[in-house]
Amino acid sequence: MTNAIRLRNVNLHYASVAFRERSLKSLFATWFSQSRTKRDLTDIHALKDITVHVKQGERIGLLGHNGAGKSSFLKMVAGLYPISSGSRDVRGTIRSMLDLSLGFEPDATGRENILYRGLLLGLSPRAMRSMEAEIVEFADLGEFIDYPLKTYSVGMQVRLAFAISTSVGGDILLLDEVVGAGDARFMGKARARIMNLVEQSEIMILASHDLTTLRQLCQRGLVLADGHIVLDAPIERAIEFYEEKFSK
Ligand SMILES: Nc1ncnc2c1ncn2[C@@H]1O[C@H](COP(=O)(O)OP(=O)(O)OP(=O)(O)O)[C@@H](O)[C@H]1O
Repeated sequence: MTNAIRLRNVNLHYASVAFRERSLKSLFATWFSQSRTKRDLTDIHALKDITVHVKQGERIGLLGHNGAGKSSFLKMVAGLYPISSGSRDVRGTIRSMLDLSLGFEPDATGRENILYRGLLLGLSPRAMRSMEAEIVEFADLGEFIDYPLKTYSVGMQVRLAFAISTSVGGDILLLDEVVGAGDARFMGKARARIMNLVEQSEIMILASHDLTTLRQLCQRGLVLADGHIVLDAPIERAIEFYEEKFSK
């Protein structure tokens, strides 16, 4: 089976019921307030009429200003959010690094979390146990690996999450600008490990504001603005367009 992503007229909404304030206090405040000035929150239309075909071997960069829809695009491809209309056909196993804090159990130790997260990634307990030593070594957390997750700093959590998520490759690699927390030494190691995954993957989509990295890793660029794809072109052209239109 050839790996591919085929999206046709895809729309994605974030339902307001999911993010609206629903506490009793806020309900009462609304009922009793004299001036009903607070706006009613509506659904957010994050992706609009997206049509894209990605073939095996392609390396795609997503460009766009804050809130343009890059992360939503990746989450939609990963199947994390149901689309509201259109069709989404993804062939190949997906490995994504989108929200590294997802799937951690705060009361369990780092070592136990390696197993839990591996299961979330669809791997067997046996496979995870065989990779445990390498993950522990890469995360380099010392004795903290046997402490509960809730005792970790944000940077330590990112290191562990990153070590686990990058321990296994997939056909389709989805990357968001996630590797922000970590000291310089860890960032160096992390970059090398990501490059290894990129090489192994058949399709890669990277959302980034770092134009140098996009230039190095991608051949094709999609420019997003307000949930639309406004340009689909070779990466150099996409960067040029983005700089002209959005960087001023
Ligand atoms: N979980 C969510 N619930 C509700 N709205 C969301 C959610 N995630 C994103 N949005 C909204 O969807 C739109 C697109 O956001 P998205 O995170 O995809 O943009 P982005 O291009 O990745 O931005 P950035 O460069 O800042 O990461 C924005 O209007 C944002 O407020």
